[in-house]
Amino acid sequence: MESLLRTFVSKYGPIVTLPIGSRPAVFIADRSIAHKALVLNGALFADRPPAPPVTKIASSNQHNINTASYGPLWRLLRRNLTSQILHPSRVKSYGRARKWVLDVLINRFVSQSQSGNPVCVIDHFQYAMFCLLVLMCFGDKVSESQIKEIENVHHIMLINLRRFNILNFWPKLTKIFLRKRWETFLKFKKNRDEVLIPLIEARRKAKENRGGEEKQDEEFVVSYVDTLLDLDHPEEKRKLTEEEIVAIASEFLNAGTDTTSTALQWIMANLVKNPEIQNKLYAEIKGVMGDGSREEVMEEELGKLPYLKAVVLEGLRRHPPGHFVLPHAVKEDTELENYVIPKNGSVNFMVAEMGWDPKVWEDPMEFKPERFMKGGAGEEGVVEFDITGSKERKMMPFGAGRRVCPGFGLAILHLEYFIGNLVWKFEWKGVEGEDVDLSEKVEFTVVMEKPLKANVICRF
Ligand code: HEM
Repeated sequence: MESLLRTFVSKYGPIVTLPIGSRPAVFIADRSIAHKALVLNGALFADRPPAPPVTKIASSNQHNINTASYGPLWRLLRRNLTSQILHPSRVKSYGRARKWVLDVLINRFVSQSQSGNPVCVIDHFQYAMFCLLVLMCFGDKVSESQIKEIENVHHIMLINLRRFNILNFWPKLTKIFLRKRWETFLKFKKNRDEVLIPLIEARRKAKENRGGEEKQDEEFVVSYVDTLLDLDHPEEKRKLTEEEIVAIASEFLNAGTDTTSTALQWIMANLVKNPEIQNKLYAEIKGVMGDGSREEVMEEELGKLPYLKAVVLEGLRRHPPGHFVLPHAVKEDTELENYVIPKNGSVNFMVAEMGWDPKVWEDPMEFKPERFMKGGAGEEGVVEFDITGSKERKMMPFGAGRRVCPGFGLAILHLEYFIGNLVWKFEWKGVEGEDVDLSEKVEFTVVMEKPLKANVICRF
């Protein structure tokens, strides 16, 4: 699909419309036009197309941030996430959870390195990111067995997403001819709800018992669910239902897990493939950590590691986890660069293409973190770079404008913290006789077709 689109774009220009299903799908490949739509005319392009039936059910009738149409409910939910959970001081309060997850990951890799076998990293990365998001969502007292249970019910829905996609076409017919598949989907959703609702209830009870005295308990950390329990539905003047809270919590877990673990894997793959980049990064970390065997690169130290930041930015440019942002929509027919964007269509932005544009990036398909360093030499710090695409129009792995990914700061923190620590603790080497293969495959995100396998060697 993507290569076909590329051919159309080179033949017909940067805006291409294809009839997909019953609606026209507009694809925009050009950075400046994307900027014009998403940033300069942000409000016009901030809506979403109506959710297909499967998404509608899973999101409790579009009661989460990514599916809500541009209006009061979307505004309330998004503001709650950014001001209550992603605010720097709250993010800091999840530091204990990050350290716990780092230890889990390191212990797994240490035992793997002792066995002498190469490690297939992606499952470990996915599990680590999932743990982190669960602890932020339901509180840091959730046990590992509970996390595994939540992971199971989510994972099964995600891996079956493609199978369920067909249910979106002619639901009246598929309810008859694909009855079993509908039943499976509804069963998976029910299982998910049955696992998450008791956790939400436990947070509600704990909140009532505390009676608003959280400030006195130093151990207490506010979770995402706590903040959702406080919200009033802006249009219906009521609290959110349990099912709606499940939909919003699930979105949080899905949005932050596969995206970040995919990016982690791509970046580690490039560090294994290019040992000189890994050595340079290790030397930078050593410069901050000194010669002793201090175990952890602390979050406060990440700001002193410009090359680490450059490695992460280059990873997101070269391998954006999503090659398109989520589909946007306009409420009225809207003119853009002499094209009419129809109100009943979806508008899709080809972000991978934008980060690979040879007019902006020299050798765009090469992995070169130095392009983000001042002077390119790596001595003078990382360039100021606007990853949200609002000032610069060079790449937008998190989208841009009103619907820009609200989790971009958290994602970058997670990537820097885990890559910094994994390179400090281990040397990462390719498996003898096997080249690191950077071919892509589309799943929920764009993943490595041949998942990274590497030998991990403890440095201390
Ligand atoms: C490397 C990691 C990540 C990448 C590449 C990524 C990318 C994206 C992209 C491309 C979008 C769509 C933007 C648009 O439609 O214009 C998006 C939306 C979203 N992301 Fe992320 N994301 C990441 C991590 C996270 C994390 C950690 C969270 C949770 C805190 C998160 C929460 C969301 C939400 C809630 C939306 C919907 C926003 C809206 O519709 O207003 N993402 N993300």
